[in-house]
Amino acid sequence: MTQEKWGQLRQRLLKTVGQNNYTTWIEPLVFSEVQDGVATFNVPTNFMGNYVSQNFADLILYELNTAGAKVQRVSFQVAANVAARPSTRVAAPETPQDTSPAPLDELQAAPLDPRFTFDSFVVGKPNELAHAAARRVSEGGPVTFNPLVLYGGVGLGKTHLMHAIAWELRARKPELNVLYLSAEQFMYRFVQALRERKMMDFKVLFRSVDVLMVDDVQFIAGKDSTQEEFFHTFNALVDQNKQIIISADRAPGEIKDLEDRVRSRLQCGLVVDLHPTDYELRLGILQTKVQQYRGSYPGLEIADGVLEFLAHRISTNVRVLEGALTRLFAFASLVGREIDMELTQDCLADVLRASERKITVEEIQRRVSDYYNIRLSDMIGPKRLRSYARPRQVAMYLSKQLTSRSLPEIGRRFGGRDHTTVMHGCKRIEELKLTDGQIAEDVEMLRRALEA
Ligand SMILES: Nc1ncnc2c1ncn2[C@@H]1O[C@H](COP(=O)(O)OP(=O)(O)OP(=O)(O)O)[C@@H](O)[C@H]1O
Repeated sequence: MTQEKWGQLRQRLLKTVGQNNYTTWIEPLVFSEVQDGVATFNVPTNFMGNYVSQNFADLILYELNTAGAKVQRVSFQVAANVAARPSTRVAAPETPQDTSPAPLDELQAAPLDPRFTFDSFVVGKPNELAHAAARRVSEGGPVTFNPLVLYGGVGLGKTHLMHAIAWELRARKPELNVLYLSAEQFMYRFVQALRERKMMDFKVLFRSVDVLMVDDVQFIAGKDSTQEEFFHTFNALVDQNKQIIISADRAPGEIKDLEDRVRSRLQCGLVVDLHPTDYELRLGILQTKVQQYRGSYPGLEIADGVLEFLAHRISTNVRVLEGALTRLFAFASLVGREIDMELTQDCLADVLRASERKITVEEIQRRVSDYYNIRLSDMIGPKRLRSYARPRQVAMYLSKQLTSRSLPEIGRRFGGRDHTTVMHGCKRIEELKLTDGQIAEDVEMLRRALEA
């Protein structure tokens, strides 16, 4: 291993880690020597030695071995203390030949649900944009938007669309390495790689996929090292123009404890929203599912009006809607009766009751104070600071919109305030919704969360 070789190798590292990481962490490394299978680098500070050791040592080790150097460990020493200080070391995998990338199968992509295809996905106004974007990336053509971020509330079809993309890509472009996994599985693999000292394999494998799909990315919020690794994986793939598809339960900007750099990366691509279902979409989904059930329950009849009734009454999410229908079919086939209104009301009494759930002022207050990160007592209390007054007005406005409480009743629940104060608060928010995009978005988000 020579200085010149190290110079060439650094160029390869630049490609893998990206310009920022390179300038901060790789460029300052000064190659010293390789002795007894240990490559030593001088670093300006201990902190830097530790950081590089934790985050890039495996990669450096891999590059060194790929370039032909027989190195089993990498060591970082603070230049002034080279002789005195013990170095930060990273062990190589047991056998140097382990450093070659394992077959992609080892990534154990999460299994795809055979029911989740484009054919079984019902398109309506609330999901048409998400569906169109998913269709586009599933063609496997040139990458035009990266990443594609699909977000929306629980049970609205994010996972279904992700699987549909993966199925379609498999059929159209079998040569592509398509990896689908949940953010939780990503974290699990990352931790496992750290534990087993296989970070190099992890990095190499994840960087070798052509299409990376990560479901429920909100899961990594607050998990710092996983986010960091995700960020690097993400950058490396985007740099190579590989497609990334992400799903989340809310817009990237609204995921708390997500690092800014991860958030801004997610926002760089196409971010599309799966809106809560409307009546027509729910009815369409029910009709499609009934077609599918006909095979398993031949001869079972459904009376007119039952599907319309369900689509009208169960507006929570598609999963609940599907569950209700499954139960209805199973029940009807057991008792050998037609699915009519009476049987539906009997069989689904609990589901129907639950979806009748009324939103309360207290619930609104709780949600709004959580959302704005203030204490419930401050929302209800007398403080007039803007940081309390505005959330209070939002909560009053939502209480007026979403409950049947009168203005005096709402006032009483907000620390005994007068009904004119509530009226003023509601008016203020109505005005602000027209002029202040942030407030309009906050109100919409909260309304959706409360109605979910
Ligand atoms: N438009 C649709 N057409 C047909 N089925 C749908 C549609 N939307 C959702 N579903 C069905 O609803 C169920 C829940 O969908 P899915 O698991 O994709 O939701 P999700 O948005 O990923 O939810 P979560 O946030 O819980 O992960 C699945 O069985 C899916 O097939």
